[in-house]
Amino acid sequence: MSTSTAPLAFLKGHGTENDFVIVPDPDNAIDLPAALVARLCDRRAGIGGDGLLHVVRTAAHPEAHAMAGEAEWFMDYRNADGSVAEMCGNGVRVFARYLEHAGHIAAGDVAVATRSGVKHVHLAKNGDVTVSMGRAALPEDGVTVTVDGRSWPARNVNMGNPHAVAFVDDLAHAGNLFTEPPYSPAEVYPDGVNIEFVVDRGPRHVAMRVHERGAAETRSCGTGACAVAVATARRDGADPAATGTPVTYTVDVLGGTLVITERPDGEIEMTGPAVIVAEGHIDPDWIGA
Ligand SMILES: N[C@@H](CCC[C@H](N)C(=O)O)C(=O)O
Repeated sequence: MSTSTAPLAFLKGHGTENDFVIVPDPDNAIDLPAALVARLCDRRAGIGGDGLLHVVRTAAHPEAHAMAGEAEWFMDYRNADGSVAEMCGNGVRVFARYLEHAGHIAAGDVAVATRSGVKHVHLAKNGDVTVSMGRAALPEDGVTVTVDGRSWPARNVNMGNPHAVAFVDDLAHAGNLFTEPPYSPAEVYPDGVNIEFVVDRGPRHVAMRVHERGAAETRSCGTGACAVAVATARRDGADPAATGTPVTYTVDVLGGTLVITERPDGEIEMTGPAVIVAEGHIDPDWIGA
């Protein structure tokens, strides 16, 4: 499956327990078909992860080379099932942590190319990593999400990737999330969707669970937390563009806490931890099996 017979180097990292297999491949020399990505992300037979971060020089990737003047590195993001996604908010923070860990950047600031454009990431000395996520789009259409006989209207929020945000009374009402909750009309999300369930915790403080497209329930989703913060702000009547005042929400996820600020120009910043856990090599015989 790989064009290389040398052992494949990998690392493992996470951001608020949204975990990733990291495959450094500066020259884009490694063939990563969907089936191999899914095997690597398998928690029992592989390394395990909610997704895979393929680390490629921007100039070396056909989907990214136009951004080479703005960012040296491209996050080629894959979901655990091998599908391609436009953006991953926790992934891009872990990606920046990897670049620092590998000595590709000094601690501080780095631009990372993604399928959703160039994102600017700041690594703070306290271990937090902040990413400027860009603006949310809030299309008027929405869907109804149903779990175990309960239904909720869900707000359509696009953070470069698609989200449906449903406010519920109790996070347990989201059920086991082993499979994607049904939603309708399906045509709103022709490429699938990430579905967030949200409860209030206090003033500008919410908690969420998520069913991620291509990965099932995960313990955190950065783009999802941003979508939740924006949807909650609008529900609460808070719009930074209208008032000229930034709005900050604390979003609890199963794996920790993310802090999301929406600025008057619409820019959304997300802060949270990003950690490298391990590194090693994948047995070429396993890849070829
Ligand atoms: N966990 C990510 C989102 C990963 C992509 C998502 N599953 C999709 O298909 O859009 C995040 O932290 O944003």
